[in-house]
Amino acid sequence: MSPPTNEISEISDLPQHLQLENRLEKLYINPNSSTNQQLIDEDARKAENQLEKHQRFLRMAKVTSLRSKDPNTQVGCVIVDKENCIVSVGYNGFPIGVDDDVFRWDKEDPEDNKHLYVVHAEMNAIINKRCATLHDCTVYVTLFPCNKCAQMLIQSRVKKVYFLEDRDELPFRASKKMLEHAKLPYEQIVMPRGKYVIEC
Ligand SMILES: Nc1ccn([C@H]2C[C@H](O)[C@@H](COP(=O)(O)O)O2)c(=O)n1
Ligand SMILES: [Zn+2]
Repeated sequence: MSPPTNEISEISDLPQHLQLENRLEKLYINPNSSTNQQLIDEDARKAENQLEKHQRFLRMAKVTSLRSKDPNTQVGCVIVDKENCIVSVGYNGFPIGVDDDVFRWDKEDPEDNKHLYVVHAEMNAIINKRCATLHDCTVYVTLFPCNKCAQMLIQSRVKKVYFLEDRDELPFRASKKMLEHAKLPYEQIVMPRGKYVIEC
């Protein structure tokens, strides 16, 4: 066996309980002893519970997204506090009083393009919050935050962002660069096949 190392690489693709097992092996801790096995089981159970919680909140974000009138991309966001209580929700839409019949979603003309007017799901969730501060809250959003939303999430001092879908476009790449630099962690969650059945 190679010497113990703190470098834990190439294991992030494994399920969380196997990641722990893999880490212990790398640190020379025998995962087959019954005490260690109990610890592994306990940790696997906790990881599983955590994952189910994230999936539950992301499902709520998905349901929230269905309220959006954007015909191309509906985005939903749910923010929860340290006690896992929902403190805000939001979806992408035009500002209050901005009429969908005048500011239409489908206009190609750059002067009338929806991107000039739409309030993003995360921004609406930040603005709609029913608490004094979002410090240490967790954000669940169906699409990775763009650069402008990332700025606001960083300034709001939320502690982590969980998301479903990602995009390889400039605003999202810039967002990642900024979130990483500001040490605001983010994590993509995969929904269990067959359970994630909301049709939009
Ligand atoms: N994190 C995000 C990213 C985008 N949105 C909104 C803005 C638009 O309404 C829509 C994206 O439209 P598309 O470029 O796919 O035609 O999603 C958001 O709310 N949050
Ligand atoms: Zn955004």
